Amino acid sequence: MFKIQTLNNISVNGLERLPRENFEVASEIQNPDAILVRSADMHKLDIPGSVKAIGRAGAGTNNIPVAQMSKRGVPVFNAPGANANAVKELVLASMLMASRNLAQSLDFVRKLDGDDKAMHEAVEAGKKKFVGMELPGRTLGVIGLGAIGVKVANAALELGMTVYGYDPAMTVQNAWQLNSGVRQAVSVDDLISKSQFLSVHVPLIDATRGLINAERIRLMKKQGVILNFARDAIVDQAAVIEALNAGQLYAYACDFPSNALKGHPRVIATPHLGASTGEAEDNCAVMVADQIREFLEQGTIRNSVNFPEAQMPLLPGKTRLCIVNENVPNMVGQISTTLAKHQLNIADLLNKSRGDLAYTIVDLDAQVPDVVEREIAQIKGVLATRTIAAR
Ligand SMILES: NC(=O)C1=CN([C@@H]2O[C@H](COP(=O)(O)OP(=O)(O)OC[C@H]3O[C@@H](n4cnc5c(N)ncnc54)[C@H](O)[C@@H]3O)[C@@H](O)[C@H]2O)C=CC1
Ligand SMILES: O=C(O)C(=O)COP(=O)(O)O
Repeated sequence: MFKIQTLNNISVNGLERLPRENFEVASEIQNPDAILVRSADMHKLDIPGSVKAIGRAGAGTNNIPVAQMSKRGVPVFNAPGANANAVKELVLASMLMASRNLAQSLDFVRKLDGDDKAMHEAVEAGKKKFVGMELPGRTLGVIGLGAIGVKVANAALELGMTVYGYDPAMTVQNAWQLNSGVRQAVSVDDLISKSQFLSVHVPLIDATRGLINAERIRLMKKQGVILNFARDAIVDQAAVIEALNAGQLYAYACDFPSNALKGHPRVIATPHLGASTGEAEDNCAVMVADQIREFLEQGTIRNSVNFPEAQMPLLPGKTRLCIVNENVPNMVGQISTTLAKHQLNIADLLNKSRGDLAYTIVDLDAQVPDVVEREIAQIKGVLATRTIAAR
């Protein structure tokens, strides 16, 4: 029986992928084998030594101490692309809200009083305050052409916008999805200087913290609109407020409210709603629950942010040994020497690496005595081991 701790509400459709006969799932649970999380901040959490995997039912993993988990030999999984359409729709909605002053005009309407005649007069007199702009012919710059950025760029093109994109590490898979009408910028500055609308879709990492700063906002075309549905710290808030007050920026739409932004007439802030649709919550939970289940039951790895992909069918009657180690020479040699010393025959072996980590799956014809796993665990550079008994 595997124990799964949930740190946030995870969609029931996802949890149902973890059958009760084999998985106990609860928000309060001792010594969990895995943790399922959305945006809960795990950095200050004391993550128990029993944890073998963490599943992020979503895209961003900046709330998880990934580097620390790598050192412990613990894979962190996410759900790439599973909420991308939900975010794209909110970005488009916010772009239209900003360009047509919808937030301000809804506010105006909410405050109207008097009889219908008075209201009608106030509407006709007041509407000139909310004159907006149309999107065709305006330029959108998209930083980060991943699952979300590609969808936003393609949709903006469909709306008649001129679209530039920048992503120095775009995957081939995402490149295949990108409309060929999207133009390529050669740098962030190049992209920003061409853009009136700017949408960021990069992860929050050291390289992207404060990516959109005062200097870069000055490069934007006048009456610019910045859309931030990625993470708050990617955009310098103080610089945005200054630019809004100076009239350089027309609007700031973001998914991350703060006291500094609250009440500003040119800010549209939603309460981190990007992934909050039934569809996205189901997609993310199902994807990550399946990945966690496969890892716990078979040791295979799909969509980890710190481990290599590792797929090898687990055949009946085979005992599986899973080893996480530093990516240094002679690890597989030492592992196989230890197995040979104990007369254990290797039926199949998979060794994959990613950055500083390597992951080895060894299938054996016989059971693996505890002493063998202990000996392998003691090899210098081995970070974690696990035996999956034959079925
Ligand atoms: N508001 C919300 O509820 C949501 C927010 N997000 C945020 O959006 C981010 C992106 O999500 P996805 O598109 O699904 O991730 P993704 O991993 O598919 O795409 C991220 C892209 O950013 C690129 N990138 C990284 N550093 C860059 C840099 N310095 N300059 C330009 N490009 C860079 C990568 O090469 C990658 O193609 C997530 O990390 C998360 O922080 C994601 C989902 C929901
Ligand atoms: O997937 C992401 O990166 C998100 O920001 C979504 O967060 P959430 O799962 O809605 O708390």
